[in-house]
Amino acid sequence: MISLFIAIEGPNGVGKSTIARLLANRLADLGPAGVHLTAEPSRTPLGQLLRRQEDFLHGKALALALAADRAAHIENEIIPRLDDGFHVVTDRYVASSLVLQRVDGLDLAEIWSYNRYVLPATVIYLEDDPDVIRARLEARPHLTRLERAGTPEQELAHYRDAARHLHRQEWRQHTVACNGLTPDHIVTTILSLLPADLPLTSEAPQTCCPS
Ligand SMILES: Nc1ncnc2c1ncn2[C@@H]1O[C@H](COP(=O)(O)OP(=O)(O)OP(=O)(O)O)[C@@H](O)[C@H]1O
Ligand SMILES: Cc1cn([C@H]2C[C@H](O)[C@@H](COP(=O)(O)O)O2)c(=O)[nH]c1=O
Repeated sequence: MISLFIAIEGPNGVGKSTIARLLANRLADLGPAGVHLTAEPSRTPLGQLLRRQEDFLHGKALALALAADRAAHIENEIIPRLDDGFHVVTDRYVASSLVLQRVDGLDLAEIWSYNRYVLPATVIYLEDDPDVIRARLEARPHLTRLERAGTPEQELAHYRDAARHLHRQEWRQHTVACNGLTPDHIVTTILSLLPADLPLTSEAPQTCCPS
């Protein structure tokens, strides 16, 4: 049986964390493989440090630090879980760098040069009406530096460039228009896009949380 490695991507506030969590639960219900839900920056001390230091780390330094966190995430967490037969769902991955580090002033070629040896994922790009995304961000009590730096329109455009770039690297990718859909409906759409060889019998499903 194949283990899936799925990255959920899309602009700040589009619903990535909501969908990644629900997708992991629904995949686990399909059994028999367990599902490991993870995120980037990783939940390691390095990843947590990067989340806290976004105001201090900018541009090249942040891009390199994120790439280092990603390399360790792949080596220490993602590959071992896949090797154990789990599906892995990550909330953000390489495309987030191709978008957010561009918002932070780097060009796509430089960002890719720091990420070119990563493990390819099946990427799900979530899109929605920029005004819907903006309203969600405006409702937050606090925005991070990069959330303030970009706009939903800019992030959506950069994500399309990222998808064109990763298409040239032969990554599997799907775009899902979330407009007006419930999270459940969005996840049903995503499941319909995944390889048809997923087993559909439910047999002792397991979930696996980040250690
Ligand atoms: N399909 C949906 N319909 C309505 N509301 C949604 C939908 N998906 C997510 N939301 C809501 O939108 C808000 C943002 O969702 P979420 O935190 O999952 O986004 P995100 O893309 O992970 O954000 P960030 O980029 O900041 O991590 C949450 O309040 C969530 O409940
Ligand atoms: C993976 C990745 C992350 N970031 C930044 C963007 C956000 O400020 C945080 C992630 O937090 P969220 O709750 O998932 O929105 O990290 C980045 O700049 N580049 C990346 O590749």
